[in-house]
Amino acid sequence: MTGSCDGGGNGVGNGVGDVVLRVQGLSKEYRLYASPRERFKALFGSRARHHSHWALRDVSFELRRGQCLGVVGDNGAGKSSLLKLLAGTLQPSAGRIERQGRVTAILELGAGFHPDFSGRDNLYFGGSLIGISHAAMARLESAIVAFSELGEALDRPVKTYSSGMTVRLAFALVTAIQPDVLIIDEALAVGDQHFQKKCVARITQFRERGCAILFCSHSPYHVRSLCDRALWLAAGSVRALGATEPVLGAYEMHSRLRSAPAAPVGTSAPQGLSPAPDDGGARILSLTLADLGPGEPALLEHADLVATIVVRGRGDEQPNIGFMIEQSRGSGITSLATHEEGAAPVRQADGSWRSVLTFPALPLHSGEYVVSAFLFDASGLVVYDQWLQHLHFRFVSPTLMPGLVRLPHRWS
Ligand SMILES: Nc1ncnc2c1ncn2[C@@H]1O[C@H](COP(=O)(O)OP(=O)(O)OP(=O)(O)O)[C@@H](O)[C@H]1O
Repeated sequence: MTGSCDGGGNGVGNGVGDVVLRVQGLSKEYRLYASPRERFKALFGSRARHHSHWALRDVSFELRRGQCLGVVGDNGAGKSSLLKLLAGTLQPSAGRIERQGRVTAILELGAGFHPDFSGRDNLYFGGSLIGISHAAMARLESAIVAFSELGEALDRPVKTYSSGMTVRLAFALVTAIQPDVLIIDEALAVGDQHFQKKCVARITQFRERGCAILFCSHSPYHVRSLCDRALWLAAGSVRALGATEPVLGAYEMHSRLRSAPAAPVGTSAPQGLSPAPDDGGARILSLTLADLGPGEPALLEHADLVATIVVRGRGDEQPNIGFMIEQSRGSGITSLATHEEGAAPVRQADGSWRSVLTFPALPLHSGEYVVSAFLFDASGLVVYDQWLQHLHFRFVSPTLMPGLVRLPHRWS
C-alpha cells in the first residue's frame, strides 16, 4: 500500500549538504516470459528464456530538503516504477538509491490492509510495517483516529469500509509521522472534498517544515503550483531535469505535438463535466459566453469576449475560479485564475459565487476556440470541479492578417 522506511545512516547527509535523496544510475529491468512454464524452466536452466523490458535506464537526480520535485511523463514512461523503487517496494536492477531519514510513500493507499482485521488492528499491523512500534502507535493512535474521522467504524473489519474510508485511514496512518522525504503518486489528495483539503493542508505543512517531496502527476497545474523542480521521464530515461517551468514547457510542447489534432470541433455539449453525483459539495454551476450567435460552433458576435462562471463553494470558504481558452484543434492560448490575480469571485444573494471575465477587443485572429472552467478551493491547490472544453465558439477577427493572437505591439 504505502510505506515508510528509515534511510538514516545510508550516508547521503555525510558532508553533502542537505541532500535527502540521491539516485544514481537507477535502472529497472522487467523480465517477460512467453508463459509461466518458461518462467519456471528459467529457474533451473542457464539459458535466458525471457525478453527484457527496461522500464528505467540510468536515471540520476538529487532531492534536497524543502524541495518539491514533480515527475512527469507519458503513459509507460516509468514513473510508477521509479516511485516504487524509491519507496523500496521494488528492487533496482542497477544503480543506487541513497536516502537520508524517514521516507514515506503514499502509493496504492490501503492496499496492504488486512480485510478481516478492524481498522484499529490494521493501524498497529500497518504501523509495524512502516517502522512505527507498538508503543509509538499507542501514542499516535488518537491523532490518527481523529484525522481519519472514522469514529466508531474503527473497530469494524476493514472489509466493511467504503474505499473512501479505507484511504482516509491509510493516509492518516502513513502521514502520522512527518517524513524527511514524501513520495506521492498521482492522487495528490484522496476521498471527498473535505478530506482532500485536509490531505493537501497536511502535505503543504510538511513541505513548509522542510520535508522534501517527490510528486508524480499528470496535472501540469499541480506540478506548477507545488514543485520547484521537475523531472521529465521519456521511455525510462531522463529527458529533462531542472526548474519546473522550462521542463514543463518542453513536456507540454511534446504532448501537444503528439496529440494534435486534438478535440473534435462543433460540439457544445459539456464534455469533461464532472461525472460525480451532486453531493452538495463545491461545483461549477454554469459557464456562459455573452453574445454567442447562431451556428455550430456559435459565432461570437461582439469584439469583447465576456465569460460568466457561477459556482457553488464549500461553506463560507472563498472559492477561486479558473478559465482557459484553447484553439479547438491545437494549442492552449491562455489560462487565468482568480487566485493568481487577486480577483475574488463575488458572492450572490443565493449563496453562489460568480466571476465575470472580460477580454476587451478579443485579441485573437479568426478561428474556432473552446473554453474551460475550473473551481478551486481558497488556496488554489484543490481542484473541486472542472468543465473541460465546455463551450466552442467561432470568432471572426477584424484583423485580416494570418496568425493566432494579436500581441501587444508598437510600430516605430
Ligand atoms: N510488472 C511489470 N512487468 C513487466 N513490465 C512492466 C511491469 N510494470 C511496468 N511495466 C512496464 O514498464 C514500463 C513503465 O511502466 P510504469 O508503470 O512505470 O510507467 P508509468 O510512467 O507509471 O505509466 P502510467 O503513466 O501509464 O502509469 C511500461 O512499459 C510498463 O508496461
